[in-house]
Amino acid sequence: MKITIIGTGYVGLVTGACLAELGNDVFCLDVDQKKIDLLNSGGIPIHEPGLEEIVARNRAAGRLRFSTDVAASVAHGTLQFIAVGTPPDEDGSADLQYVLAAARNIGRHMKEFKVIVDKSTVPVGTADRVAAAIREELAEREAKVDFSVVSNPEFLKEGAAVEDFMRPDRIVIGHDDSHGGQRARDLMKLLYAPFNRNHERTYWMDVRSAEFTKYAANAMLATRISFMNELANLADRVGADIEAVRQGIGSDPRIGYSFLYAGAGYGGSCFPKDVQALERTARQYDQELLILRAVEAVNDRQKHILGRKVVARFGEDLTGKHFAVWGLAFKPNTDDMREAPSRVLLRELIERGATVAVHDPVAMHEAKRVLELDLGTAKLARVRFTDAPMDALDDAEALLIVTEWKAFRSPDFEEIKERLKHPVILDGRNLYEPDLMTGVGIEYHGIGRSVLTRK
Ligand SMILES: NC(=O)c1ccc[n+]([C@@H]2O[C@H](COP(=O)([O-])OP(=O)(O)OC[C@H]3O[C@@H](n4cnc5c(N)ncnc54)[C@H](O)[C@@H]3O)[C@@H](O)[C@H]2O)c1
Ligand SMILES: O=c1ccn([C@@H]2O[C@H](COP(=O)(O)OP(=O)(O)O[C@H]3O[C@H](CO)[C@@H](O)[C@H](O)[C@H]3O)[C@@H](O)[C@H]2O)c(=O)[nH]1
Repeated sequence: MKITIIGTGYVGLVTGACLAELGNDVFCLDVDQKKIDLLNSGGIPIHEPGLEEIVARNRAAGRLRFSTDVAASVAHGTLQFIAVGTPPDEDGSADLQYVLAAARNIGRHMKEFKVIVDKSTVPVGTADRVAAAIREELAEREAKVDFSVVSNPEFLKEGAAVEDFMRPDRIVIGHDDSHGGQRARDLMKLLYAPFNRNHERTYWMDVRSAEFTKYAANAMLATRISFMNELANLADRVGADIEAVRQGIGSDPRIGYSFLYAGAGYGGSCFPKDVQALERTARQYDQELLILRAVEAVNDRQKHILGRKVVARFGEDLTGKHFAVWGLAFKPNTDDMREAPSRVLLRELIERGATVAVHDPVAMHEAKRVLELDLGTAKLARVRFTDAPMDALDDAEALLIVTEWKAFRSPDFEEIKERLKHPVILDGRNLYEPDLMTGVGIEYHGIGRSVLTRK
């Protein structure tokens, strides 16, 4: 099938590459000339396991191409996927300017029937606005061309994007019942048929429900995390172990084990902005989403948890003190630093006068870029980036862990003890067993695990 993907970010590039892998003829459009040049020269703008190989294979096979040519992109695909960013506006609502610009481009150039597939995360009612923008452009040039707008939200996780796209839990498609809507449904059915071979994974619904489903999923997942973080902080006070509690409740199939890990707060480009955007939507309809307001507040506070633990252990004034930080990306297997809890921690340490040595397996380059924006050049000079995790430890008061990279799971604890000034680990992701840490002579503070460290 001929497919156009508008926007070659995390979602667009993964969608385009994976659909090409299944034999489709995919045209990827972006407004960012540098990104397109990089892709056309065989480079990849993001770190995403498995993606580079799929892109290379399908480019070589001629099924995947990258361009900034809008007219050619509209001419190419019967299916036009919109996968551009929907960042938060000043008031927290989703900024739809990129989605609507993409829609207008389609309206300006389309000559025959198109299905516009909205993959970006957009508030309920956006498909209507996309359709209106296209209609306006068609009216402008007095053209009569049939089209249909469907909602097909994406549920992939960064760091596992290819795997998630290729083996989705579900495919949500919202469409309407118009003549064009039926045709759109048939084309979407054909496109996703390979994903449904083993069993049917597609949920067909009306467009508004599909748009809503995406926000509901992210809001529910964010709620679980904030819920556990709040309980973890209480566990610290009452002397319970949140990890034991997690397993105790997760064993109930109605609760399940996933997304119940307490930590240093959720980050990334999705949960923070989508929770905010859903709250904003509710306010537009005179409703207040009290639970989500709390979810957000708990998360904002949780991003300071490691900073608070540092202060509790080493005092408010950290002048002259040096710390090691492992993990900068908002989660493992990505170089994405958007809303990463490490940014909050580093700002806090630096503002209190400390110096820091940091290591991340893949996000160092991106971290330098965003930390320069966060801290400014003078303060960034107090952050040393080390190529190896162990090299960050020398003369540090403590090791602080922010991201649960696999490479941090079984480190040489003897070397950690030797290189740190004090054998102290403050673990924002509960990677280690407190009992074992005590056994190897390390003072260990996890999140919500104080009962064990007090033994
Ligand atoms: N990142 C994720 O894990 C994820 C997962 C599911 C859904 N989403 C949603 O998908 C959407 C895209 O997210 P992302 O992380 O891929 O964004 P991104 O910022 O990585 O990429 C967006 C791309 O769109 C391009 N773009 C902007 N306007 C354009 C236009 N008019 N024409 C062509 N290209 C244009 C940008 O240059 C950029 O390359 C968002 O709505 C997001 O909420 C993201
Ligand atoms: O038990 C958990 C699970 C996750 N996190 C944190 O939550 C954040 C988000 O993690 P994750 O959901 O794995 O990554 P994302 O790539 O942000 O994916 C989310 O956001 C995407 C964009 O909307 C959706 O498509 C995905 O389904 C949804 O999981 C990260 O900071 C994690 O550290 C926790 O603190 N505890």
